[in-house]
Amino acid sequence: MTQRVSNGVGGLAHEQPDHVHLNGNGNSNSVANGTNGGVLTVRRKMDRKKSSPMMPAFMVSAPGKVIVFGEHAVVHGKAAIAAAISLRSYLLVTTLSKSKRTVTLRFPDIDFNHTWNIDDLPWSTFSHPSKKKYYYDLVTTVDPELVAAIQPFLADVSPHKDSHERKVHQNSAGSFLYMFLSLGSQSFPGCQYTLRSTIPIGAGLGSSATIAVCLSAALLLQLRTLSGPHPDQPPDEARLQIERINRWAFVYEMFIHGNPSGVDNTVSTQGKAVMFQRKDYGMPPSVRPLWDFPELPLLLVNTKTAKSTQHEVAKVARLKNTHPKLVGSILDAIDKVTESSHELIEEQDFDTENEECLRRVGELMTINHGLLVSLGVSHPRLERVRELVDHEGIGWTKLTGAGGGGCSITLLRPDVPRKKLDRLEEQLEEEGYQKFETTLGGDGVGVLWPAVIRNGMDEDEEGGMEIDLENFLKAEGNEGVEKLVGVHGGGGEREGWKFWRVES
Ligand SMILES: Nc1ncnc2c1ncn2[C@@H]1O[C@H](COP(=O)(O)OP(=O)(O)OP(=O)(O)O)[C@@H](O)[C@H]1O
Ligand SMILES: C[C@@](O)(CCO)CC(=O)[O-]
Repeated sequence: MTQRVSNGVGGLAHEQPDHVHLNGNGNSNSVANGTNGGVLTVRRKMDRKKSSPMMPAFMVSAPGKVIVFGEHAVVHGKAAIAAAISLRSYLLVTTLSKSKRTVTLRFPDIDFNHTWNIDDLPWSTFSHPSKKKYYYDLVTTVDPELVAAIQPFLADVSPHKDSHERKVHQNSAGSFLYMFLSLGSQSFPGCQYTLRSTIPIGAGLGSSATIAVCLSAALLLQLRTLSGPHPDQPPDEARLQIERINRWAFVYEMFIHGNPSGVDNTVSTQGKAVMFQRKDYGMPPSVRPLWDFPELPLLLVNTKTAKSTQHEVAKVARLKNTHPKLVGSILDAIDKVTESSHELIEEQDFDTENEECLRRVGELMTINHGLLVSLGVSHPRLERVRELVDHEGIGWTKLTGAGGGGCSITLLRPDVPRKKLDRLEEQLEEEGYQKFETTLGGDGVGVLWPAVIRNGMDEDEEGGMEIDLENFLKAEGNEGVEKLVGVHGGGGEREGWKFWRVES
């Protein structure tokens, strides 16, 4: 009974100010877990008396990432270093009027749109005492019986799409429903989740993790289990909330990918850069923030060759099964590369403008790439980037993310003549590559509550510009999305967006 309240049932649609403190001590567990029965009783009575005004539309945003060292090895318990990038996903959450009992998932970037009747969903299966999970639980496996209970609700997803696209849509729908049914309850209000992203899909930049993080944060906010972000929030409280968002984002990733390490959702939630390791899948990973991660001069190139993370991860697992000792040594070697690079960038006198420092990081990148090639996860298009960069002597290149296509990163030597860079860029363009400008180490998950943007323009006088479904869907391309709702909005931080600050 108490847990019903703690999970937001019935209490959802109350006024939600800029930030909500579930209790005053920064540890929402005691109230929300139902250990403080007195407080809950009072709350429930109040819930019944009050009318429930609708929650305002709000937005959540999360960044993509690059893995600088350690992809694939991280799936096998080794360390990886990853950093957030400035490309982001944006999720608009709109609550429907009380009489509308539907939930809609709308992903225009992949032409996906589906609506379910909330009351038809298999709530009883998910809330059975043997299955029920709570927002504070650590879920490390996807339950096959719960997955089976969702299947009938995927049957009429995108029936007119070709089988590949349909599978992608069903996968998105399935992971959303799994999280929605695990966290929510039948009295969840009708709502729409609309997502747009500036991250290329399936390019190794963690696009799926950003969706996982946005949806996880949105649901936890709707359930009033997060009391932030807000500027005077103690770092410990912010850390706890970030941890909860991350745990549920991982569940979404498990559904999409099968066996993710969790590094993508972790860096997307927390932002900046992290050293990540998950030795035991039954336990939370070790996450060491790298607050002073250097601003490395990186060139990010998209091969525009689609890949499947699941496929590449499975390929390495197969190779490891066939040659356990050999592949084990390759994974150990990658671990050593990550460790060495960590030691290097943490050195007091590490300087991104110093040629020797860059050369040492660059050599480690080259070694890391070679080891990934030996695991079979490169691609001729990735090797071509390396060939072009090496030919001009411009820097050091490695694949980033799952490989098999996707993106590469090149650490640029200092003082590369502009002419050489231009020549490389022309050649890449001619061969159908896409170059990205991005900065490393940005903010993690952020919230715009309510969905109102202030642009320093006249309309701010009247309370800013409201972001609604229509203007969000109409925004043209990545630039339009960034201009309309971007956390940077064309330069500097934009007023309104708030981030959990976990530094210190
Ligand atoms: N903009 C988007 N809108 C909706 N779904 C998306 C979007 N971007 C990614 N996805 C989902 O994520 C999947 C791609 O995930 P995948 O892990 O293969 O790529 P990635 O996350 O970009 O790469 P990596 O895991 O190597 O970093 C898509 O099939 C789709 O389900
Ligand atoms: C290939 C991989 O190591 C990184 C994908 O971005 C997979 C994972 O860590 O889940």
